[in-house]
Amino acid sequence: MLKINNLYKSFQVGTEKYEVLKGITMKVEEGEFVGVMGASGSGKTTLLNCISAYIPIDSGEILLGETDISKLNNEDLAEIRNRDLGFVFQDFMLLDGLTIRENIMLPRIISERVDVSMEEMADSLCEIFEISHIKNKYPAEISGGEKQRTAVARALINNPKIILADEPTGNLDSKSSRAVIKSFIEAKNSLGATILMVTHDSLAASHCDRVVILKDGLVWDIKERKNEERRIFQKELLDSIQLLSEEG
Ligand SMILES: Nc1ncnc2c1ncn2[C@@H]1O[C@H](COP(=O)(O)OP(=O)(O)OP(=O)(O)O)[C@@H](O)[C@H]1O
Repeated sequence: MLKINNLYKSFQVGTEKYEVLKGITMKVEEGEFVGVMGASGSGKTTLLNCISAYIPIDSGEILLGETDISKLNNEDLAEIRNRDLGFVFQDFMLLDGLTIRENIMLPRIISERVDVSMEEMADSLCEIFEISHIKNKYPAEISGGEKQRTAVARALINNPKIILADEPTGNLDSKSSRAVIKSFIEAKNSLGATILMVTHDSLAASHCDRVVILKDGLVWDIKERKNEERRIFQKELLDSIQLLSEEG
């Protein structure tokens, strides 16, 4: 589904060049829920921005299916972003002037795929994510957790190949975080969604099938959740992060 091969990315600031991603190789299979963890500044958001094609890369490949999205022109990129990628950001990015239902339908409207199935899909996503009762409200009238569940529903309306989520629980209390993670699991189990999520939250990451741990722009470790209990996987992740910080 998504394959990243030997990805390099640097930023030029004045005369200084900062190497941020130094040869990342990783993959996300269809239907997988994959997490990315690592210390602040290790390159997690930069990695997600490269995959979203928001920033150009220095070298390497980002294969979405058969297509290397790092080699596309702007027009093709815009189409891939609309059609194949779903986004969930830390600060929700809902439009205040639209209702919850309208916000969910927005990507379909932007990609000019407005038809009856769009409304049916929006209503069914509202049901799956338990936001039917608030679908005619506006973002200012709902809670943080409800906003984020709306954002997950919006990310799914175009039936994307992959959902990219950057710290989706970052601004939420633990109850709302649990509800958001539940919505990702629901998206994976009921809709077969493929999800790549950057997170600092070991509880959120412990629900992933696999967690890629970055250090200084490189893959430092990959933890697979086999059939073990979630709590045991969370402990493994915490131990790995602890070891990473002790290494300095
Ligand atoms: N546009 C930019 N110009 C220059 N440097 C940048 C730019 N964006 C990111 N960086 C640098 O790249 C490094 C990685 O940043 P990034 O945001 O990817 O880290 P992160 O792992 O997501 O961190 P955090 O967990 O704090 O969000 C940091 O040192 C950051 O200062």
